[in-house]
Amino acid sequence: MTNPTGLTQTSEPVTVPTPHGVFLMQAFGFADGSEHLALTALPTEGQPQIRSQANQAPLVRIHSECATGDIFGSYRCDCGPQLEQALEMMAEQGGVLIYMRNHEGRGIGLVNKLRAYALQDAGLDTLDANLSLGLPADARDYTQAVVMIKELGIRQLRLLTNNPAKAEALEELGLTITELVPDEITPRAENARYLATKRDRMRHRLTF
Ligand SMILES: Nc1nc2c(ncn2[C@@H]2O[C@H](COP(=O)(O)OP(=O)(O)OP(=O)(O)O)[C@@H](O)[C@H]2O)c(=O)[nH]1
Ligand SMILES: [Zn+2]
Repeated sequence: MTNPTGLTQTSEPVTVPTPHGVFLMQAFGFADGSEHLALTALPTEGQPQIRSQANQAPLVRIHSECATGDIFGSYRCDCGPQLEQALEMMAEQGGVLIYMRNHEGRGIGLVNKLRAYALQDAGLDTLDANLSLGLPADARDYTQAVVMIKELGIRQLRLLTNNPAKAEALEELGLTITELVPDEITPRAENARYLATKRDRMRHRLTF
């Protein structure tokens, strides 16, 4: 019988040292072929540190893959520095980072994201570029992320995000969000318009 969550494979957690600290990394495979990662902060004592304090819900970030920003350090968006900041915070205070590899381009994929970039170069903002391609503003599905979070034994969490819609999506899937913790970075000239659109048209809590 197929697993109703769609989860088909889970790796052993393995230790991965990074510039931001040591993490326990675990891969999850789903029936649709997608594979994602969970990184749990591992402090020097060697025990996975999901919770920062006994009575506090754990800090969790769901980071949507952004090959341009996460891998190549593109300045068009804030994903790369957000990822680094999240890992640094988790190395310091504990937490779990879920890395969603089928969320590229807010779920529209890499080809469509680069098409949307071309439209942005022609004057559209990030939201209208998606819409003018006939695609949703945000096509991400958080079901698999929630399966992974629940597999890690987490039901209540503090969500590291600037996007309240992400918290709403997770609550609809049965998680309790006790707090939104900002993952804000300092804007640069190259991403200022993009970030302003997220603030002004997509409800992101950005304070610049
Ligand atoms: N379609 C599209 N996707 C983009 C664009 N810029 C970045 N992305 C993607 O957006 C995703 C991240 O979503 P964001 O809207 O930046 O932020 P968020 O995940 O909703 O919120 P945070 O938790 O605060 O990061 C990544 O998958 C990026 O690849 C763009 O101009 N168009
Ligand atoms: Zn990005």
